[in-house]
Amino acid sequence: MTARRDEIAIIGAGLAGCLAACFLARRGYPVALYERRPDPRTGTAERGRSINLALSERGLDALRRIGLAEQVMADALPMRGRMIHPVQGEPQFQSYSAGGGRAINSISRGALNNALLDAAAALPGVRIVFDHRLVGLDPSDGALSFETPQGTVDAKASVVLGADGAGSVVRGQLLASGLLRESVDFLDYGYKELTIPALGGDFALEEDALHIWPRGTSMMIALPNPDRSFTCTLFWPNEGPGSFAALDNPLAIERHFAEHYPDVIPLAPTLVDDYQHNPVGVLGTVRCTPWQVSGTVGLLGDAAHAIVPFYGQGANCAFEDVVELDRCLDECADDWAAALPLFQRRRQENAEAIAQMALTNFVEMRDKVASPVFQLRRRVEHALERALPDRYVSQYELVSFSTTPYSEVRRRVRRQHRVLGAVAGGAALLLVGAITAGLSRGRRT
Ligand SMILES: Cc1cc2nc3c(=O)[nH]c(=O)nc-3n(C[C@H](O)[C@H](O)[C@H](O)COP(=O)(O)OP(=O)(O)OC[C@H]3O[C@@H](n4cnc5c(N)ncnc54)[C@H](O)[C@@H]3O)c2cc1C
Ligand SMILES: NC(=O)C1=CN([C@@H]2O[C@H](COP(=O)(O)OP(=O)(O)OC[C@H]3O[C@@H](n4cnc5c(N)ncnc54)[C@H](OP(=O)(O)O)[C@@H]3O)[C@@H](O)[C@H]2O)C=CC1
Ligand SMILES: Nc1ccccc1C(=O)C[C@H](N)C(=O)O
Repeated sequence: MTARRDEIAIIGAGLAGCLAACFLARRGYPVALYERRPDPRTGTAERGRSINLALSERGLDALRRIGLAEQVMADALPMRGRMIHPVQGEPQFQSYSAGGGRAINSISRGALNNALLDAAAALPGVRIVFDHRLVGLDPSDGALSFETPQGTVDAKASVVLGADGAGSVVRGQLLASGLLRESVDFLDYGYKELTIPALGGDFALEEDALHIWPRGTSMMIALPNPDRSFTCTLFWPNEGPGSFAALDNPLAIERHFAEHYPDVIPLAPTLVDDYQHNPVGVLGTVRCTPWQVSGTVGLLGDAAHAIVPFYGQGANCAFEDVVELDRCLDECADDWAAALPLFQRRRQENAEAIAQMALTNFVEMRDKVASPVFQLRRRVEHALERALPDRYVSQYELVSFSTTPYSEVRRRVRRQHRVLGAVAGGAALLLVGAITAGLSRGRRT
């Protein structure tokens, strides 16, 4: 099949690209979805990506709109809170919601991507072209150039959407043409995945929690999989003491885990092998502007705003982008030259807000969760949520269990903290006043 000039070309059949294809096809557009990889549904193993994802309300809201939420949730494993593993002693559960009933959902990235590919392929007007790696883009006329196993292939499109992930070539082409500015802030941390297999056919750890081993400057987490295994992810410094670079032989690896993660050793028989063979992934925040050029080339998902994974929101945010783009097309009567700038205006501050919250959540997860002061604060927060259900809602609840825009979440949480600060300050003043009065009365009598 050859490209039609009036087609919308989406680069990248990942999570955002496939969902965007579904929404645009439902609007009646012919869509070409170009993917550098072979079709993952034919059995090619995923490599270099996280195995599972935490899907929460924003992602689910998007999937509901295309009738896919139920199917995706059928294999999801709800995680109701964090299970904190200290070096010594019993793990401790911290609920995500005040009532304890709300959960984020561990789902397989591959299964989600395949479900989205199936959904896109089933819609009239969508053609999915695998083994096509974008290598060239002329933003002035939508001319595209792909590297394929058969050699270079050229194509054209009326609108080009870059949904090609954190290392976006579409973004790179706009940058090279001087049409965009970007900053990429890499963390000094990387990530590596390990496996805790099923134990006697069952989950080796509590299945309905996101497990965290907070170790101050680094951490490990584990999310459950439908085959009753857990995928663990180490978030460690790249260099220095306790870093990936420092642990380079089986003895050092075993010693390090025995000292810092002793409860994991009996549960992870392939630990050393996983550690030695699985790659260290990079982590960072991508910021760029503009997100569109002339209403004909646009960016969405990680291509526009990759964030660090610590809130479990990157894919959720990418899905929310697609819902907003669809809304902008509605409001602009499908005038792309108006819709793409509107999309950027609406989403950019939200992407920035979640980028910052994600960085802060790393410190919370790797360090604060272990502190009694933090635990008390969470209990107070949950008590406030129960006592003032319409007035006080925690940041975690708003981010994970609502579709309140991320920037509004930050404003609201800051307001709440100011009021709480004032109330706490007032209470402290009253207390000091009462004590002082009591003391001076004491002196008089
Ligand atoms: C360790 C880790 C854990 C994470 N956990 C979570 C989580 O729990 N919850 C959550 O919401 N998010 C999570 N994320 C973030 C999430 O993975 C991303 O935000 C999400 O995948 C972004 O989707 P996307 O479609 O924009 O990009 P991607 O998923 O990266 O898809 C991009 C697609 O474009 C294709 N492509 C790339 N270049 C080209 C090219 N030149 N030509 C053609 N095709 C191309 C790629 O092959 C890919 O299919 C995590 C990320 C990491 C690193
Ligand atoms: N690159 C960037 O600018 C930034 C990246 N990041 C983060 O870093 C992570 C990695 O970035 P980047 O290197 O661009 O990521 P990629 O995921 O594109 O590539 C990582 C490695 O994995 C391989 N790979 C990726 N997907 C597959 C697949 N489905 N099947 C087989 N092999 C695969 C790639 O192979 P190949 O080389 O053949 O493509 C590459 O060797 C991202 O997940 C992102 O969160 C964060 C900020 C900025
Ligand atoms: N999916 C992830 C991947 C990597 C790091 C964290 C997550 C989380 O989901 C963290 C969760 N939201 C938490 O705050 O406990």
